[in-house]
Amino acid sequence: MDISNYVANFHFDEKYAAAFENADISTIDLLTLDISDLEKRTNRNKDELIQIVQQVFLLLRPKRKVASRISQSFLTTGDRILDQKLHGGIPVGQLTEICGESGSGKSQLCMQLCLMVQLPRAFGGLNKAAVFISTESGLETKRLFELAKYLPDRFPEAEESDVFIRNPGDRVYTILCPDLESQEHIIQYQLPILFERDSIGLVVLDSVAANYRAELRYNRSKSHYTDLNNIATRGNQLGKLASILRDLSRRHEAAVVIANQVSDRLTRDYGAIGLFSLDYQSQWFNGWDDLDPNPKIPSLGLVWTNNVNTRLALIKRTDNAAVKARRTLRVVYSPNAARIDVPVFIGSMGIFVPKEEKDALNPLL
Ligand SMILES: Nc1ncnc2c1ncn2[C@@H]1O[C@H](COP(=O)(O)OP(=O)(O)OP(=O)(O)O)[C@@H](O)[C@H]1O
Repeated sequence: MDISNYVANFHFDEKYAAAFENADISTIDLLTLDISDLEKRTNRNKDELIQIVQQVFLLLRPKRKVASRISQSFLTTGDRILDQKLHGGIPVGQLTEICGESGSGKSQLCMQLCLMVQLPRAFGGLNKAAVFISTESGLETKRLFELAKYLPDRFPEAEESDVFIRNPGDRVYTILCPDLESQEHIIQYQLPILFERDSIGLVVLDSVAANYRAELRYNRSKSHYTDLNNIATRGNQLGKLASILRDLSRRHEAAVVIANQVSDRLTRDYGAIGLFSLDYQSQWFNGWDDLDPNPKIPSLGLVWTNNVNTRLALIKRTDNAAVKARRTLRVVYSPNAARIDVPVFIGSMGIFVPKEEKDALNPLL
């Protein structure tokens, strides 16, 4: 019987082990078959069988956790104020989505995190490696080296040698998956092996929607999938993807960051469609509402939204066209942090809160 696949050092009484073996009964059969079926197939006593089933059930039941005993750890973003607004940084053991339009800085932030995870814990890192899974153009190694050069500027209180990474690419595994089939294979089979072989503290998927759009005939202008039959398939695939990533992140103390694209949000006549319509209500979990200058909708819809623990949006600022590098990093929803807009800047050193904004956000620092 296959009980050793689930729990170590558990042995059935010999006569039962033989009966289960002869009747070809697996652990799953034991827990799911009707007791009279088990009785018939094994020719064993019903009461004793019930006792065995209960024993196995108790053994395999997920262990309950008490909220106060769950400790949450975070990976630094590399910016003290940003970490503070995120209530610690990027949560470990959970899925964090960064959504935003093209050029908003999603990949820049992901690359920045690939460096942060390599830093010692004293500086908010995890002293672990990163995996960068790219669905489009791959990791820009030149930019990764440039970002690494500026690490001492980010941590002025540190000794330079403590935050200096000589070869930042050495601890970043890069994987390119140009289609959905390879993406699924990599995440389901290759990623768990990498986790077993090395100490991984961050998985980046940049970006999640690209392969689903290509496979499922996405109608960009109407922001929906043309083939309705595929929606259920897509929902299953997304649920499975999120579940594998969440499981790996919990078991191996890693953060998972997923970049997601957006499409334009068209304002609707809510008087006609009603305030309980998804279109109206989704303003709060999509990240943009109708008052924003260029409202957007993150790709992949409600199923995906429900699978992500934290959603961050990078929004291009339109108030000061002269400063093209300005962005707003919005905490859309998070189990750890309140909804908030943090003004950020993208420069050679990566994404950071500029000095003048830092003073306004927290005059004590
Ligand atoms: N070396 C650099 N110095 C300063 N800013 C840079 C540098 N490299 C990139 N940027 C900024 O980052 C922006 C591009 O960001 P990024 O590639 O992360 O966008 P993205 O959101 O991932 O877009 P897409 O969805 O198209 O991949 C540029 O518009 C620029 O403002």
